[in-house]
Amino acid sequence: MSTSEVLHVNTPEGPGYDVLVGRGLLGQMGTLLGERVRKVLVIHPRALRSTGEAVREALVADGFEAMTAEIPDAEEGKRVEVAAFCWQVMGQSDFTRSDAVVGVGGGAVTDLAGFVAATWLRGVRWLAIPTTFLGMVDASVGGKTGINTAEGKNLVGAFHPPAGVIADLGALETLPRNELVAGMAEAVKCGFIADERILELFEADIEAATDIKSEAFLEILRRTIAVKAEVVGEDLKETGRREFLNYGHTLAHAIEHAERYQWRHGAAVSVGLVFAAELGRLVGRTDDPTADRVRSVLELLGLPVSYRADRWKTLLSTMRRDKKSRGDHLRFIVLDGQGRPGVLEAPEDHLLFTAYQEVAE
Ligand SMILES: NC(=O)c1ccc[n+]([C@@H]2O[C@H](COP(=O)([O-])OP(=O)(O)OC[C@H]3O[C@@H](n4cnc5c(N)ncnc54)[C@H](O)[C@@H]3O)[C@@H](O)[C@H]2O)c1
Ligand SMILES: O=C(O)C(=O)C[C@@H](O)[C@H](O)[C@H](O)COP(=O)(O)O
Ligand SMILES: [Zn+2]
Repeated sequence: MSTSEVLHVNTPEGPGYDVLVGRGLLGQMGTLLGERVRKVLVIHPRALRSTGEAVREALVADGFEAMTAEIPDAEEGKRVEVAAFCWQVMGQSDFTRSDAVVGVGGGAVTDLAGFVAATWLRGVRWLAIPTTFLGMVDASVGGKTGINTAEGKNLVGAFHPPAGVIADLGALETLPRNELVAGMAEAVKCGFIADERILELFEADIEAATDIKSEAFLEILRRTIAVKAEVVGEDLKETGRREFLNYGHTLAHAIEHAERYQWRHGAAVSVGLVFAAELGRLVGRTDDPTADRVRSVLELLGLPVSYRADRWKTLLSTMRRDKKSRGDHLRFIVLDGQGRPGVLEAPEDHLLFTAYQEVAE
């Protein structure tokens, strides 16, 4: 990958936006924000205080009036109280519709920052500066923004695409390996729903695939962003194909909720992918080699492929609040083969229970 590579994401209105991937890209913020923006709120988690400050300083050097809002780490930051804190900072600093938000951090931060931008004055510009692998390949691209509620994951939010995404690969150098690998569950997901080459790269050399300095790693990163960008560019508001990006997420979000968000999103997605593969196999839609491969690629990465047997009833009731549900009907994404995702409508509870036995421990 060259020092700076650009992928473009289409939006239904306007020119769309660019995802910049490379190093030393903070100087691009001014161009992405545009000429009208004067004030910028940089939202970052406690754990990334110096990165947040570096972003603020780069904005000031570029002529912006920039301030920071430090928020709690990880899912603790995706709460309405945290959004209210950001709204308060913006209110007290007289942020107008021509001002902007920059979210610097993992997916939890960019989800929250995008939500703050979507709701402030009914919508201002925002930039995503993802600092995790998952943030770069998935959360920062596509304009799904949101927060959790006591009842579940991402239950409140808005579709509000960013004005640009800056994926600075240097950020990954401090990312703990378990975070990096957890994020790779989303890359595996994209491998199964769209781009088999991603799976081949994991299977060919798992060490290289998880080494941020390797060509294989960069190819996985680039291909995963490309899958996401292509899908959301065609279906921003999830009226069709975008649901396929939710493969594995129905159970995953219920596990995260049951674990009070102490499990990483990617780890929960890993179990959710295996569950959905088993469900697809059970109803005769996913062939054995594909279903077996889902489990084996995730095991290769050392990601979890099972969850507590005693939690089934709780998980089932949480899954009913999944955004793909319609009335009493649960809906799941399953694979009709490699690269062929589809929707499974209203599977009966006994089928869900039987599929769950394949991941229950
Ligand atoms: N909007 C979307 O389309 C979308 C897509 C996928 C996931 N998500 C959301 O993203 C979230 C998960 O994102 P995540 O996996 O990035 O987790 P995260 O944002 O919780 O970050 C994980 C941890 O890594 C730390 N961290 C972040 N960058 C770091 C760095 N460069 N160096 C050291 N530590 C760093 C964080 O402080 C945090 O403790 C979930 O809330 C999930 O729902 C959203
Ligand atoms: O972008 C999408 O669409 C996705 O489903 C990507 C998922 O990886 C992501 O976790 C997303 O936030 C889940 O969305 P939700 O609508 O189920 O909350
Ligand atoms: Zn996800």
